[in-house]
Amino acid sequence: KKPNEPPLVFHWFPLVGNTVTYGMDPFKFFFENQAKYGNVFTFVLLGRKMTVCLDTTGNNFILNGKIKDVNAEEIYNPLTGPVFGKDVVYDCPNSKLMEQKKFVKFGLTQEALRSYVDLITAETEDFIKGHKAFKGEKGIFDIPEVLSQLTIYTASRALQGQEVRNMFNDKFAALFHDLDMGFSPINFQLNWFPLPHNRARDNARETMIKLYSDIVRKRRSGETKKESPDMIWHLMDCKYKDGTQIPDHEIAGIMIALLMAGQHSSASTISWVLLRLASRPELVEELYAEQQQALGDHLPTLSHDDLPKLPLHAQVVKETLRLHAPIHSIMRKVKQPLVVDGTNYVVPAGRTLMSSPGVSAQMGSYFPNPSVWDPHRWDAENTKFEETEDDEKIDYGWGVVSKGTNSPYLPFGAGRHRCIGEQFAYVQLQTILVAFVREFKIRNVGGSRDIVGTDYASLFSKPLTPGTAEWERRS
Ligand code: HEM
Ligand SMILES: N#Cc1ccc(COc2ccc(/C=C/c3ccc(C(F)(F)[C@](O)(Cn4cnnn4)c4ccc(F)cc4F)nc3)cc2)cc1
Repeated sequence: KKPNEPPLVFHWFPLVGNTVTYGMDPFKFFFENQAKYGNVFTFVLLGRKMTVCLDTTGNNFILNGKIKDVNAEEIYNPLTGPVFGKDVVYDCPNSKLMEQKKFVKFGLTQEALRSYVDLITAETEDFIKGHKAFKGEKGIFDIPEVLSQLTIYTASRALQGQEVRNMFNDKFAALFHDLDMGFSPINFQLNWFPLPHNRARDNARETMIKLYSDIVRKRRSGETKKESPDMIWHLMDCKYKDGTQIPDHEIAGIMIALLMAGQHSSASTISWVLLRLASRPELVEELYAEQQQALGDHLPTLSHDDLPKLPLHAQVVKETLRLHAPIHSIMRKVKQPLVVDGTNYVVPAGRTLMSSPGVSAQMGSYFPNPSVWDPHRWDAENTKFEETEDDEKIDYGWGVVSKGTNSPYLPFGAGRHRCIGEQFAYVQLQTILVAFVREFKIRNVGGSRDIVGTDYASLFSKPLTPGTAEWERRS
């Protein structure tokens, strides 16, 4: 007798299965099936059975799963390996990834983050001064297009360093684009297929690995002097547990991984922040007032120490991530038969588990009026879901993290594979937001309170383009 399997979502065709319904709108698909089957059900994605486990129990079951039961690299490496390169992230044993995460996390020191606020502010102000979309006193701009350019300039100047930032003024942008073509969901399955976009990806990766290795060589030889603390300098000083230095190609691969992670997640999030603010122009003025109250009417140049004085700016980012998490589906491969927490369902080895923390973040039982974008819902008096000291904590070798066991709000994941870019992301997003709020009033054309739809077709969910809004320079 077949062990007790979770219910299978109805579908007409065996291979296509539920791919299109899921792919068009994963959250609509998850909520509809949660209503029909409960928090645990199986659907077919491109011929592969995916067992979804929703709500806090499901999040905890998958994200805090034991390494003997669930595996990330087997699912992700076909996609990320050809993009990031050999021996890094998912192209190595998990124990090596844990060390690589430690290196990166320990490179994001308070001193580094402090210098990043200055560098990101300078880049943003230069960008606004020079960009064709911001000529004159008022105008219209395409938020996703403009902000994805700004994101890559600010992230490369800060985290990647001056040489990488300068390369973005010419050939590097084309290389990034070719590499990015390989960063698409179709490559979960057909990553090896010699499609034109995969050949361009491979060329771009090899060229970028060489460029990063050149930067490292010139720095090791002393030809390039240390100006500001970027991640490449830090990785050059790191050693694995076995005492070996990080090889140049692995430094390159880690930096490419950070570039891809940071770009897609931050560009999507800052675009959603401005698109949501354009639909609520009164909030833009509230943010401006917060800056004046906290920093003084003359608005001195922002410093890292100012960020904690701007809670509403942080809540705008936090609430945006609740409704617009760039990663809508997290996947793991089941390594041995597993009973699903809270049920008597058994999933067999080889099955793919899918977690979507964004679902619990949009459930009315945790967040009243869940589909309303309201940063004030996080005001100090009614914050129930902070990761508090009573949360279970654990250290996988790259720092203590809360297991987020009962939290319905996990935009950065949880457990062994939890994000290590959260602090950098918040510094980058808040610093860009501060600069935009100072410079412009922002609102939707014609004052509409609408918001564009979501593009779920690529690896990271992001706003559909064009997403235009009006800007008006503050006098
Ligand atoms: C708004 C910004 C971001 C969001 C929402 C986000 C979200 C996530 C999520 C959900 C995971 C867990 C993935 C999984 O469990 O399979 C994750 C992991 C990770 N993220 Fe981020 N991320 C963001 C920014 C960044 C940035 C800026 C970096 C690098 C500087 C970064 C680097 C990483 C790394 C290295 C992991 C670990 C993957 C693993 O251990 O398997 N992320 N992120
Ligand atoms: N018809 C149709 C049809 C069908 C289906 C679909 C869509 O279906 C799906 C299904 C699953 C997914 C999964 C997203 C996913 C997972 C892992 C990663 C990652 F690994 F890459 C990342 O976590 C990314 N990251 C982390 N922090 N910031 N970024 C990362 C980790 C470490 C690292 F160093 C660098 C990294 F950048 N990225 C993304 C996306 C889409 C569309 C159309």
